[in-house]
Amino acid sequence: MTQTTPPTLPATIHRRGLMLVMSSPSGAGKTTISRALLARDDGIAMSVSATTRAPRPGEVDGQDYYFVPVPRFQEMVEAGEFLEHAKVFDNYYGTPRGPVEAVLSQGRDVMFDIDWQGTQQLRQTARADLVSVFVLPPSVAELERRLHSRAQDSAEVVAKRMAKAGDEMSHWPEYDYIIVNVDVEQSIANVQAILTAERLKRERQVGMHDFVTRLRGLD
Ligand SMILES: Nc1nc2c(ncn2[C@@H]2O[C@H](COP(=O)(O)OP(=O)(O)O)[C@@H](O)[C@H]2O)c(=O)[nH]1
Ligand SMILES: Nc1ncnc2c1ncn2[C@@H]1O[C@H](COP(=O)(O)OP(=O)(O)O)[C@@H](O)[C@H]1O
Repeated sequence: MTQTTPPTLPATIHRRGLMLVMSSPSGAGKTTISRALLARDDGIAMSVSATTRAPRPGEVDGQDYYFVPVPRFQEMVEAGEFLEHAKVFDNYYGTPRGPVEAVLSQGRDVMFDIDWQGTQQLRQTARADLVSVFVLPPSVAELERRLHSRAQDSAEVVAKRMAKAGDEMSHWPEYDYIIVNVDVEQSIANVQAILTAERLKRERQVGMHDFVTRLRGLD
C-alpha cells in the first residue's frame, strides 16, 4: 500500500492578523462571550487593557486588566504607550500598544473588549484589519437583571451603568456585526462564525497571487 501524506496549506500563503473588537453596554455579556471564544480558539489572543478602576472580587492583575494608579496611566498616555484610551464611567481605560503589535506581527488575531470611543480611535489606524461586533441585551429589564446577577458592583454602580446604557447602545450603527445576546452558546457560535468568515477574506491573504500563478502553471 502506498502511504500518502495529507496535503497542508502551502507555507507561502500567510494571513494578516485581524483585530476583533467587541463592545456592548455594560452587562450585555461581552466578557462571557469573549472568554469562551478564547478558550476554544488558539488563533486569537485577548488584549489586556490598563485601567484606573479598582479590581472587582476575583479579578486578577495582568489577566483581566493591568490595574494602575491615575498618575501611572497619565505617564503611559504621555509616553505614547496606548493604541487608544478613553474615560468610561469616571475611570480611565487604555489598550497597551506593544503586546497587540507583537501578536499581529505573528499573523495571529487579537480580541479587544473596549467601548465605542476606543473603537472609533482604532478604526482610524487599523482600517481593514478591524472587525467590530456590538453585543446588545434582549431587553432593558434583562440587562439590569444581568448587572445585578453579576453581583460584583454596588447598587449605585449598577444604577450608573444602567443610566449610561442608552448612550452606549446608540453607537450600534458604527459596528460591522450586531449580536443580540439571548442564548450565550448561540452568541459564542455567532462570533465564531464571524471570525471564520473574516479570516477567509481575500484581502487578508498574503502570497495568494503568487500561489495561484503557480497553480495555473504561469510562473
Ligand atoms: N476605550 C476603551 N474602553 C475599554 C478598555 N477596556 C475596557 N473598556 C470598556 O470600559 C467599559 C467598562 O469596563 P469594565 O469596568 O470592565 O465593566 P464591564 O464591561 O461592565 O465588565 C466597557 O465598555 C469596556 O468595554 C480600553 O482599553 N479602552
Ligand atoms: N446570554 C446570557 N443569558 C443570561 N445571562 C448572561 C448571558 N450572557 C451573559 N450573562 C451573564 O450576565 C452577566 C454580565 O455578563 P458580562 O459578560 O460580565 O457582561 P459585560 O462584559 O458585557 O459587562 C454575567 O453574570 C453573565 O454570566
